[in-house]
Amino acid sequence: MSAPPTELMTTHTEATRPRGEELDHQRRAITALGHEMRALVDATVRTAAPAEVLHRVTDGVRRLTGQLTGRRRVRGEIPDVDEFPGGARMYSPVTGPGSPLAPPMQVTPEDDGIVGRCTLGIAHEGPPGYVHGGMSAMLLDELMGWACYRAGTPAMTVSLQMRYHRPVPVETPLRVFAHVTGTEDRKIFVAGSIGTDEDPSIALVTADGVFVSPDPARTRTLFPNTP
Ligand SMILES: CCCCCCCC(=O)SCCNC(=O)CCNC(=O)[C@H](O)C(C)(C)COP(=O)(O)OP(=O)(O)OC[C@H]1O[C@@H](n2cnc3c(N)ncnc32)[C@H](O)[C@@H]1OP(=O)(O)O
Repeated sequence: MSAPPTELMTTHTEATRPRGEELDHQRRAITALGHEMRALVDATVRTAAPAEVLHRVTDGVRRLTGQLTGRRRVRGEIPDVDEFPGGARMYSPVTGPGSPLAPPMQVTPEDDGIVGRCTLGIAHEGPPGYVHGGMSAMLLDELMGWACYRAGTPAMTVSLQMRYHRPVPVETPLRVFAHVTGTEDRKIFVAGSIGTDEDPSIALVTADGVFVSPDPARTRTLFPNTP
């Protein structure tokens, strides 16, 4: 096997990884910035401000971006604040409290599966007032991946069959559910659904997925930075 490209090489060491209070402190700061960034994204897609205001804000945002200096994470690098696999992923586009893209979805094991709770906003809109179908797929794909992990087999999606029964409203608390329905060697079959928190018995979207647990050699090649 050839060596991974240098951009995939890890740059942190166990000695420099933050721990304990320092880790909590860093995660709280990441979460606070993520929260404000999501508010900015929401304000950006809602505003009816005139062009001159937008230009002024653009300049301000450019200045702010310039303040995020220092070393930048490179492709494939696992952030020091993460626990991969199976733990905190601060910048996940679905669950990450530090991601401006994430709702973020809160995940909890429940009953015979795993539940995700979140509210999507206008930034996630497809048809006016309703969630973009790709966002629904993203929520389900993530949670179905968690269901595999919880069943003891971290795995990757190889097939995701989506069925959109009714539109999913934005600005409405949602309940996403996923559970493993069967396994066959390295294949894991997972079902998922999205409903509202108010009436989760009505499935607005359902999905059937096939996930595959890569063999150890493939895992090392794909994720060279995994401990
Ligand atoms: C904890 C939170 C995690 C959240 C993560 C959310 C999940 C994700 O988004 S993962 C990202 C999206 N997915 C990907 O990028 C995966 C891309 N695919 C791959 O890299 C490879 O297919 C990989 C590594 C998964 C498996 O490769 P490999 O180990 O060679 O498997 P391979 O031998 O081809 O297939 C294994 C079995 O799966 C079956 N399979 C493969 N593709 C499919 C498919 N599309 N549908 C049904 N079955 C399939 C094969 O037929 C085979 O079955 P059998 O052994 O019975 O013949």
